[in-house]
Amino acid sequence: MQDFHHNRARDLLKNAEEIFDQEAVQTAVARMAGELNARFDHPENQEFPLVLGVMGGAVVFTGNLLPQLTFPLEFDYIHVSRYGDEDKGGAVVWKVIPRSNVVGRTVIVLDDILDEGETLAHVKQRLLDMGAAEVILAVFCDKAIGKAKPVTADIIGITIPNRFVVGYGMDAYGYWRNLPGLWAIRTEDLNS
Ligand SMILES: O=P(O)(O)OC[C@H]1O[C@H](OP(=O)(O)OP(=O)(O)O)[C@H](O)[C@@H]1O
Ligand SMILES: Nc1nc2[nH]cnc2c(=O)[nH]1
Repeated sequence: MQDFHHNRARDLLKNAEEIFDQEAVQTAVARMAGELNARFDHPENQEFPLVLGVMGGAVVFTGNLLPQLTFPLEFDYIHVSRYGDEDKGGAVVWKVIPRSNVVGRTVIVLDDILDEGETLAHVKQRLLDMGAAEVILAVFCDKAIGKAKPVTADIIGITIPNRFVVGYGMDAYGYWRNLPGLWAIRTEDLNS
């Protein structure tokens, strides 16, 4: 069983292509932090935003970005999944819903990827329905899918080609969330 997963994970990566290395990833995250600090880190800005990480994929991005934010904030997380262990999205499944601390707040949502946009459109609407005053979407990568999305991100780290990627918190079939760079999986190696 362990051999199976070990070998499958290694096989997936064997033919994958690194499209953004660790340095490029870190540069993008630092720039995103700078954009958020430019809005919120002012003596005259009395906001106390709520930063929400969208688990599980945003775990690495969130952990990198948070210590680079220099203004007072509260952190919490939500957990939503649409892909599960697949490489095609399905229905949005809530695993941990937002708490009542979103009411009246500026909420900064952190997610690893905006692909078809269904997940973040759903998240944003739920937060607004619950009474959030403003929702800012900060995504580490925005996939160029060649068609309109139901939502756009306010802050974007990198724009990536229309390929299935792993690394920096993102997985294929549960594998390789731990890679520090971003790798595109070969189409032939995907299930669908
Ligand atoms: O724009 P979309 O097409 O909706 O896809 C984007 C979502 O897909 C990923 O989550 P996933 O469902 O894979 O869950 P995970 O983060 O737990 O892996 C990612 O973290 C985004 O939340
Ligand atoms: N791992 C991963 N998850 C996704 N969720 C939506 N798009 C992607 C992708 O390209 N890779």
